[in-house]
Amino acid sequence: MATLQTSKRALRKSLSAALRTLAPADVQRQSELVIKRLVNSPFFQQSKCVSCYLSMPSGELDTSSLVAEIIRSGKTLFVPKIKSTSEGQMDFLRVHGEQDLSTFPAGPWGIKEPDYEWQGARRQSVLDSPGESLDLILLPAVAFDRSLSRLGHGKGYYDRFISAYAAAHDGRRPLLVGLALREQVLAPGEVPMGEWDWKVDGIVSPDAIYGIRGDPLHTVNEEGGLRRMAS
Ligand SMILES: Nc1nc2c(c(=O)[nH]1)N(C=O)[C@@H](CNc1ccc(C(=O)N[C@@H](CCC(=O)O)C(=O)O)cc1)CN2
Ligand SMILES: Nc1ncnc2c1ncn2[C@@H]1O[C@H](COP(=O)(O)OP(=O)(O)OP(=O)(O)O)[C@@H](O)[C@H]1O
Repeated sequence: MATLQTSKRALRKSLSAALRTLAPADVQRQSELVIKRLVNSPFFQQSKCVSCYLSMPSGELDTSSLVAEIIRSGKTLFVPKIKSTSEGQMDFLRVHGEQDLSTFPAGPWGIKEPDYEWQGARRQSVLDSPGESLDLILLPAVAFDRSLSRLGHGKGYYDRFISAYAAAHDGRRPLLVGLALREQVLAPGEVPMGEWDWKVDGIVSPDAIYGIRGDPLHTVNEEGGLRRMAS
């Protein structure tokens, strides 16, 4: 019988191979559609403090124009920072505008990361600021399925972060929304889940928004578009 770990590994491998075949222009086109859908959504528009990842060089939706839009719209932006001191741990650090962002060096896997310092002082982190609450986390993945399960790269960074965040905030956590290329949205139940794995509240793909039950004002219609619930 396949273990959870081996079935996750097999799925990662087949998805990574499929993503490698996508033309860069296709990834760009899909990224634009996802970002358009996201920025028009009420849960995004209502958010004030947002975590968004900075894309890897390939095999992932390109978030660069989204990050610029978050900054331009005056929302507070946090981005992932891998903790080198403790295995599997990640924090989110504050980004202070476009100019600040443009100075980030590329860290592991070619992902840009801020330094711990900004203008000679310690940069604000989400986990060190219990008073700071995130409204929304935009998550990357290797794949999602339409029952809102998520498969990452196998290090458990997001799962650990969300558990740590909830523990520090009386069990409350931000809305979790995955961003996906079409090829990364699988049929319900296709992503195997373990006891540590958090489901997302919603997934935005180029074609639809799935889920979003964390927002009581909105539900998802058959095409996956958001509509306002009758009050
Ligand atoms: N853009 C982006 N930023 C992110 C993530 C992400 O998935 N995407 N992360 C999400 O957690 C964290 C970084 N985690 C990562 C962990 C492993 C690999 C990676 O490529 N690892 C393997 C290949 C594994 C595989 O996918 O088969 C390697 O080491 O070669 C990439 C990112 C935080 N920042
Ligand atoms: N909250 C947690 N506490 C302790 N260990 C955890 C936690 N979450 C995940 N892990 C461990 O991290 C490892 C990787 O988990 P998993 O394979 O689910 O990663 P993933 O969700 O695919 O990746 P990622 O979250 O980095 O994108 C597993 O060994 C898992 O047991």
